[in-house]
Amino acid sequence: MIEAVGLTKRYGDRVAVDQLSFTVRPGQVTGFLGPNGAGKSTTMRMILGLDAPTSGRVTVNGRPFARLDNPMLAVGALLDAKAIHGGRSAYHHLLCLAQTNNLPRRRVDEVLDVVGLSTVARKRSKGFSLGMGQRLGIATALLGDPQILMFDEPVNGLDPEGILWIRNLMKSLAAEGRTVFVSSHLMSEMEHTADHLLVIGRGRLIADCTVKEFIEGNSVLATRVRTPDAPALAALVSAAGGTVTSEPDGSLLVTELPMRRVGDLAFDNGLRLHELAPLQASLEQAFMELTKDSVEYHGSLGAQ
Ligand SMILES: Nc1ncnc2c1ncn2[C@@H]1O[C@H](COP(=O)(O)OP(=O)(O)OP(=O)(O)O)[C@@H](O)[C@H]1O
Repeated sequence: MIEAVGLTKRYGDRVAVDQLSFTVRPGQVTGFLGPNGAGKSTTMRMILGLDAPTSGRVTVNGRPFARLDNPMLAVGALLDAKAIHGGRSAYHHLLCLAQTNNLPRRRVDEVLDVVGLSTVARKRSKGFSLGMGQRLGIATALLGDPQILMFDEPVNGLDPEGILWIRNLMKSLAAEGRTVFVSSHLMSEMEHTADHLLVIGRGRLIADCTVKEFIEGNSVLATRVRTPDAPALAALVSAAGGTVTSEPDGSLLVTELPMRRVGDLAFDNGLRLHELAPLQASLEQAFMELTKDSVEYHGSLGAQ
């Protein structure tokens, strides 16, 4: 369990993390979402004691990270996959860590196997691809068999096979009862991976909820209707206060009127329906809507 209370970090007059309070619970994947510069990495560094909070506190299993008896057995983290000595092989990198932390040698082989690097384990990590580097970083995080795992943007730059592998790994770690905390600015990725979401923008907590609650609470709901009597239904819906738009494929999109009411109107007026379906925004759309005021740098189309 990770708990933050009023966690704040300032760099000069810049507030990178602003009064964050949250709890990351075991047995689920918690996605930590936010646009670039939102404060995700800074928060993760404070959890690991790599940065000191300006105010507030954050604890791991009830204690500040620095006061854990054997941190590597409690928390495994992948913050920067490139932070590995390139001249060493994956095997020696892991062995070195295992020996300094009193972990058995067999643990090295176990984690290499989990991440699929056994066949290249004796090669220098300098020649590793981005995906192999990420896998080695994950093996490092898993080495102490910790109950808490933190991954900062683990799928950045990975191919679809690598993304799928990390996604399944995170889910299986959570299913084993571990706490899995993963940051991303890829909303579509979190939609398939996370159970719970913490969303931040400009250092502040914007949402703390399940993925389902997040989409339902932040997406504009619409109803898609297909009927051979589209003009008649459109008129009825408009008269009842709904907004109707006609789609190129002949269907109608209805907003501002519950789906149930649309169905009732059709039934009461003897109109045949071929489809009546809820349309929900994706997590991507919901996230962009929610964080549009807290994006640090906006692109502009057509600007000179
Ligand atoms: N060492 C530092 N000195 C000054 N400002 C910093 C420092 N580290 C981070 N910041 C600033 O704090 C804010 C939060 O940065 P952080 O890297 O935590 O965001 P992030 O959500 O991880 O972003 P990204 O997705 O781009 O990695 C940014 O505005 C950043 O410029």
